Amino acid sequence: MEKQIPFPAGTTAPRIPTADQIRRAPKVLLHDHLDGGLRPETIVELAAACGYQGLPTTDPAELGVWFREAADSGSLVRYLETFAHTCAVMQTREALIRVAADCAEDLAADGVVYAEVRYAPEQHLEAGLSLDEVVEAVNEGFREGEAKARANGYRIKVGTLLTAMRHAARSQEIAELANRYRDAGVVGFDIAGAEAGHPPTRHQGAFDYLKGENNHFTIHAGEAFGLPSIWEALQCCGADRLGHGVRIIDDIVVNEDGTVELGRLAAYVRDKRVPLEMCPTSNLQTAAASSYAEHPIGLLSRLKFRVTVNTDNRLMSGTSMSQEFGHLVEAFGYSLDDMQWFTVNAMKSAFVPFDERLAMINEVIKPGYAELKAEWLFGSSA
Ligand SMILES: O=c1[nH]cnc2c1ncn2[C@H]1C[C@H](O)[C@@H](CO)O1
Ligand SMILES: [Zn+2]
Repeated sequence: MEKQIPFPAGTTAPRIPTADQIRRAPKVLLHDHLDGGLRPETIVELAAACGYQGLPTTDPAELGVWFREAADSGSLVRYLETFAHTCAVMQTREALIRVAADCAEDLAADGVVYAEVRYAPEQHLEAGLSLDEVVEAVNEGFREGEAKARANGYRIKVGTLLTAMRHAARSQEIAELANRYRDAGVVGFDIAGAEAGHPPTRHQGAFDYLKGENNHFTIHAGEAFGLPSIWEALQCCGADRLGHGVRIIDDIVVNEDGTVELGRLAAYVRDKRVPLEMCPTSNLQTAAASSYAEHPIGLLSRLKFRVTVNTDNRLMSGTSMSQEFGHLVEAFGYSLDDMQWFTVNAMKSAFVPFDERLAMINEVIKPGYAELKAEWLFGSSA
């Protein structure tokens, strides 16, 4: 019988990456919260060290499950309540160093080669640290974690984003802090917290200040609240990127015949190549999306928006970069080429200087994917 050749000679079917390939593929993470990514066992140890009695359980496995379930409420406000426990154990220099070092090691072991990890320094002052001391401890932890990862055969570079909480009133101070440390581990600024009722324009002074300093910032927008929040973040505040931005889908109409119409704001976001920091699992937990298969990331990617894949909070979502990609591969049949596209999108959108982004794309990301894509040639000897 004649051999079936499903694709034209010289081409191959797009291969579905295995879980192991997904983990080994170089990945870039732009949206990950330091206080949302602790290892459960680290929380238990730090709570014992600082005398924090408020944990729902001191069994690490149970604690991991508790965070995931508590964050599964379908409400961003309830989701955010779980951070009281992680912030409670991140109040000393030693604790911050430990959490940041663990973070770099965990991301590196998961194949992340470049990450921008964010946290709100104002949430780590309860035991008397100053804002500067918080930043210095976190930076020290990341350098330690990068070195440990290197010793274990992984390569990762981590920059931080300093977050101001949108319901609070310290954004100017935090923006100045980000500017002070911009050549010392901090690559930008962010605002986070409950979105509804706290428009980003409340922090206009901080954004204007950062613009004046030619600094970079992203804004959580279009997650729990829709298009007006995205519009304000871009057109009033001047955000360089959007944290989540999933609700941009509200400005896109898919007709019955499959044609697509973009509203003015969606067209602007696509035309200007505004990076969207999408976090699929987090969006399912806060009801910003209803399933992986229906997550707007599928349509937005097809329409070639500047989409990136992120974790948001690895602890609360029980996830990792590899798991986020695993879900998308399963839902949309993405190949290694698709993964490379998301990864290059992310690296292009990072806040480190252009020459570093280019080197990371050309010297690390593209060769990494080329290597993985060639593995099938060598069969089990690869
Ligand atoms: O997805 C989010 N939306 C808004 N705020 C968030 C999200 N994930 C974490 N945060 C908040 C809670 C953290 O304590 C804070 C700083 O990392 O940022
Ligand atoms: Zn976030």
